[in-house]
Amino acid sequence: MQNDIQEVLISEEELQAKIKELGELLSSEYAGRDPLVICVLKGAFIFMADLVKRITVPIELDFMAVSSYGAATKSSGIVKIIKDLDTTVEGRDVLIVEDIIDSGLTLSHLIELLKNRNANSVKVVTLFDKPSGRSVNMEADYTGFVLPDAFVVGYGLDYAEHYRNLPYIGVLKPEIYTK
Ligand SMILES: O=P(O)(O)OC[C@H]1O[C@H](OP(=O)(O)OP(=O)(O)O)[C@H](O)[C@@H]1O
Ligand code: HPA
Ligand SMILES: [Mg+2]
Repeated sequence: MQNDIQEVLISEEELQAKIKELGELLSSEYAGRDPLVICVLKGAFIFMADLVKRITVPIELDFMAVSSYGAATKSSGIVKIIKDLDTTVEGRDVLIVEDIIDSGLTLSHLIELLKNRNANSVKVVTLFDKPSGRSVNMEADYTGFVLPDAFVVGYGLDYAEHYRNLPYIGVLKPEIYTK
């Protein structure tokens, strides 16, 4: 698995330091508000687990599974809801936890959905942002790292469902997805 990685972009230590910072920031932003924190599966599962341990104020959690990439390195543009929330979002302060914003299609779809369900507020925290990939206008409220234009894997992010268990963020060798 490590042999398929061309370059480590962000180490495990750098990821953890940034997540601690984001947790502290979110703890002060959401103090006294009991937000509903939503993990966008599958990609965000590791970030969600590490982030919520760094949030020191009361929160509720829920999970939603969506997919738009399948086994490709470009978004299909069709955001499929594979698992919906268990919780009603009406009147809630919602914080969406994402691993990466690339084209922006997944989040623009989700934000519209949650606003239509009458959430009181909808904000986004993303660990990674790849601005070069955008096809719709979309910015997170809180961002960990801005990434260059490369297909990355690890720390929850996959290529064809593999590499999610790497503890760092790496660039996949192009020959892996062009072969
Ligand atoms: O900004 P976008 O171009 O929409 O890309 C970002 C989304 O794509 C990935 O999910 P994917 O659809 O691959 O599902 P997964 O989380 O199960 O890997 C990633 O986890 C984000 O949710
Ligand atoms: N890697 C893995 N999954 C992704 C990416 C990426 O660079 N962009 C959108 N989904
Ligand atoms: Mg994926």
